[in-house]
Amino acid sequence: MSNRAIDAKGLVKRYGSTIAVAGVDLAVNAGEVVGLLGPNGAGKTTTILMLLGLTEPSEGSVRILGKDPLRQPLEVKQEVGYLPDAVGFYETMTGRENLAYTARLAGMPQDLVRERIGAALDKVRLSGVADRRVATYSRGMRQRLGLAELLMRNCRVAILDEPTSGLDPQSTQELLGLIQSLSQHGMTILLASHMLNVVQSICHRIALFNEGKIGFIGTIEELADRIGGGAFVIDVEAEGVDLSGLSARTDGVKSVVPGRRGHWLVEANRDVRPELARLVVEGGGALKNLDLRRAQLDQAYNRYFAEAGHDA
Ligand SMILES: Nc1ncnc2c1ncn2[C@@H]1O[C@H](COP(=O)(O)OP(=O)(O)OP(=O)(O)O)[C@@H](O)[C@H]1O
Repeated sequence: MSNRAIDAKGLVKRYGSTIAVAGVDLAVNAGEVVGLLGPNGAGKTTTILMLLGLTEPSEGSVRILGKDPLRQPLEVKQEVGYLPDAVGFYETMTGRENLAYTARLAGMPQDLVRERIGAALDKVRLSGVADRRVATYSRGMRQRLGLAELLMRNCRVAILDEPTSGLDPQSTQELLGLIQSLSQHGMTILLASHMLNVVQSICHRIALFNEGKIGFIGTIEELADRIGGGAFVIDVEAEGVDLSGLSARTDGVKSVVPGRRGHWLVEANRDVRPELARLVVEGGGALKNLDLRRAQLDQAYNRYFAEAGHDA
């Protein structure tokens, strides 16, 4: 078998006359982090529920780690973790007791459990509060306990639905760092979120859902390229030269927009810094700075949905 962790083909979900998902193909390789994005009602959650086997597709098929979540629900549950928007824990039990309870339900060998729980709590930095009741936990602590559960269960695939919503900036960064380290240890992660900066910071690829379908899947650079912008955005600071005229002659440049005084924002489909530097000098100007930035997901996302005829 290939290293494909998730393979969904032709997924359709109808609720009466409503078509929630209208034909989704999604292939995710082991160790990838893929962001699921799109306006409210575009079909992300319904797709996730079908991937997990929590709702039956009207059409199409799903394989997670080679298994069918409808026919082999127990095997899939063992290896696939789901972190919903608000993770449900038993409020009157401590963090450690909650994990022990889940471990018992999952039938994990008792001799392993104590050690695994300790290691998972350490990893998410909850060891200090592990023996406090969950009722006293903040939202960020609950989300981290959710990740500890996935770690304890040794999940190979994690599906996270808005994991950072309602978290303050510091807790968001902390959770993102943890998610990234899970991926570095080989976990495959699907992350549905409306927070574009969160998605940009940790996802290798993004899938844009639009009216029940995936309209685009690829890297942010590929999205920027697709919508006619450039994957490379270069902030040029120069004096004594008008770059808007000069750079139109450079192969690969998509647009040049004057920025604040003495600055131009150049969008290109490759790194054109050497040519820009040469053009400034040949034009008799003085080059002060060239700053290469990654294409921004929020700009590309908004342009994509504006073109698709939707408010993003
Ligand atoms: N159980 C259901 N019964 C009827 N319609 C449903 C049901 N679940 C979802 N839908 C409809 O299916 C469509 C897709 O919903 P879904 O929740 O998958 O979107 P989403 O992309 O996850 O949205 P959000 O960003 O708001 O979470 C919506 O029109 C929704 O109203």
